[in-house]
Amino acid sequence: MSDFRERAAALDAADPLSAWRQQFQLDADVVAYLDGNSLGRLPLRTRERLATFVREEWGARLIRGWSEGWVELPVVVGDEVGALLGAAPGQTVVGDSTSIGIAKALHAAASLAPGRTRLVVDASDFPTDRYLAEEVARQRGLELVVVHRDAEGDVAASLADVLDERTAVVLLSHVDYRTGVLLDLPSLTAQVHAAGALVVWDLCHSAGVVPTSLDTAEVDLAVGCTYKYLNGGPGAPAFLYAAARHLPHLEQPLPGWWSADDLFAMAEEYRPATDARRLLSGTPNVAGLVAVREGVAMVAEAGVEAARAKSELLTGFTVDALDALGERGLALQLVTPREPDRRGSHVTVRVPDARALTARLTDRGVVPDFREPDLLRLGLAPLTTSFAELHAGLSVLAEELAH
Ligand SMILES: Cc1ncc(COP(=O)(O)O)c(C=O)c1O
Ligand SMILES: Nc1c(O)cccc1C(=O)C[C@H](N)C(=O)O
Repeated sequence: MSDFRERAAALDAADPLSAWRQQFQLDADVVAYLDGNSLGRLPLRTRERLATFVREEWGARLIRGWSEGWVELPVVVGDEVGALLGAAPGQTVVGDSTSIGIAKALHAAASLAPGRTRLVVDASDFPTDRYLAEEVARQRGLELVVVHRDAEGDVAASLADVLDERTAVVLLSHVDYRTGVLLDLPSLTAQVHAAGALVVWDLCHSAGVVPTSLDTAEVDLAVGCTYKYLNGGPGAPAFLYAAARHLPHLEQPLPGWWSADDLFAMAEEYRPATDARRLLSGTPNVAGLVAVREGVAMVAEAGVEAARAKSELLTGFTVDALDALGERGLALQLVTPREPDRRGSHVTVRVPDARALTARLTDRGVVPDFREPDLLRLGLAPLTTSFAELHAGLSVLAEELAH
């Protein structure tokens, strides 16, 4: 790995985003944090902002905080997240978890496709997506149709086999949580629309790290986490996007006072808001929104295009280093595509005894994650991962693989 050390140094020296790393809490016991695709590092400014929020807003302003900006936060932060996703203001909220957002989006999409009888889900999708798709289909009396990835990890061919006038909605993940395969969002959206159906995109593994144009691609609905590349913190509230053309008509399954047209009218009868607030349900977690706002602002300042450019270099460095280890006879098999434009920001390898290997790496301060049954996943976060850090982590991995 020594020639990779020099390459890492050169890449760090040329990295326009290198200064961002110092804006995060870095602790000496973590040699290499390769899990920013699951939980992003803590931004220093979030640590400060939360302390101020607790003392000066929650503590000092108490209930008055609601009329001093808290009420608007789900849509204000929603618009800020939306700007990173190519969504014009007024279509995105931040509030519930991604899982709740998936349920709402699937119900909403089905409500916009009356008379259609099928809900399509990807067999390899993240468990919460699959479980919720199955449950929403059951609740609405829809037939669940399962599509499968081809050898390249694409889903277009399987979709082509099932899409027809019976299809109401298709749920897809932009970046696969295991393989890292990045789907062609505009082209798959167009494919679904050609059948007259709606598409719900899960952007958990792409938000903040893969440029996305939700409006231009005419995406119907989208959801995603803010605790990964947006560094919003553990359990940070998720975003939910619905295209402006759908908002005034869609029905969602958890109508509450926060989705009513006048929150404080406390009206006898529910009348849904016609704007993005229609997607909300109940009181949002304000501290969570305050934290998300800081992480989102940092990605906005750094720029998603710049993040993507560095992400491609980080994943490329990782692929090359893993190839070099393979050539040395170490047992590993690359699962993530070699072509930069076909992958997100994590690289996954199949290794023997992946669970025990992950534990040994973690003991040595290298934090990747393990996914059943034999996958080691290396998450690369452009604002926080340096090439030197990545090199250090891969060097420990090489030692442990040779063990
Ligand atoms: C693709 C995908 N969807 C959803 C989730 C999680 O949803 P939630 O935040 O509701 O646990 C994750 C990760 O946890 C994910 O990778
Ligand atoms: N959301 C998580 C959690 O609450 C605990 C542990 C991990 C997570 C994750 O984010 C998992 C992640 N979405 C994945 O792709 O595996």
